[in-house]
Amino acid sequence: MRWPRRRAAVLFDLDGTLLDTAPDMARALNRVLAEEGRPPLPFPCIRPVVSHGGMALVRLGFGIGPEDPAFERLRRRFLDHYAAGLSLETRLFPGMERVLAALEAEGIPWGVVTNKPAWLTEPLLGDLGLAGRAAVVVSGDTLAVRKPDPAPILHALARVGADPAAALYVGDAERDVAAGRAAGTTTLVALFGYLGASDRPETWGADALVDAPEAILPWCGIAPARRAAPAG
Ligand SMILES: O=C(O)COP(=O)(O)O
Ligand SMILES: [Mg+2]
Repeated sequence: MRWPRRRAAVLFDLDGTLLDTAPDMARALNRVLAEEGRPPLPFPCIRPVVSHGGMALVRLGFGIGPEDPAFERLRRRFLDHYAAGLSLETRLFPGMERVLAALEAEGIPWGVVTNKPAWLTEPLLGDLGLAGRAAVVVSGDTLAVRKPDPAPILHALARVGADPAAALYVGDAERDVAAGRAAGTTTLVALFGYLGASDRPETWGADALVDAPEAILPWCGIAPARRAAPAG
């Protein structure tokens, strides 16, 4: 098999790709529901919405949108609860630590491009010991536009001096693939992320769908044989 050439940089979406944030996001939503005297939603109902952000979760929980006068108050309550327990259960997806370590061993810079706002992204990466490891972090409010706009990915790549054509973007939502394609990166869909039953990722135009973090490495130009080689 011919391995793709070594990547100049690898960027990850955060929720549902690098980190399994759904348990902490779901708990925050269920706390707001409880405060409002409503029953909790089951986790499998919340998980597929997590990559769509806090507004989508409040819409799911209460069946209302931003035009409703109560929406902003409920969204603030959700964010307060989420910020109070950002990393109680959130972890790297199993296998992702091995991917990051392999990229670091190869000297390939990796980073994060998320729609989550920086006031949540930064402490979360700090709690998990990732803030000092990521070469670049672009949050949903770093620029005036967010994914699916390609600008956050292009901004991240400019920061690490990488050519988009030599870079990889991995995400779990259609907007991630759209942003990566528009930026000119190779794009992968993380099937272990927060896809919904009606999502058809094979129609999103990604270069490949990966069902586990380890399947990302061949797309980085890191062959399994080299990964398996003993250190030293
Ligand atoms: O919090 C959001 O809006 C979604 O975050 P993501 O882009 O890392 O999936
Ligand atoms: Mg996501």
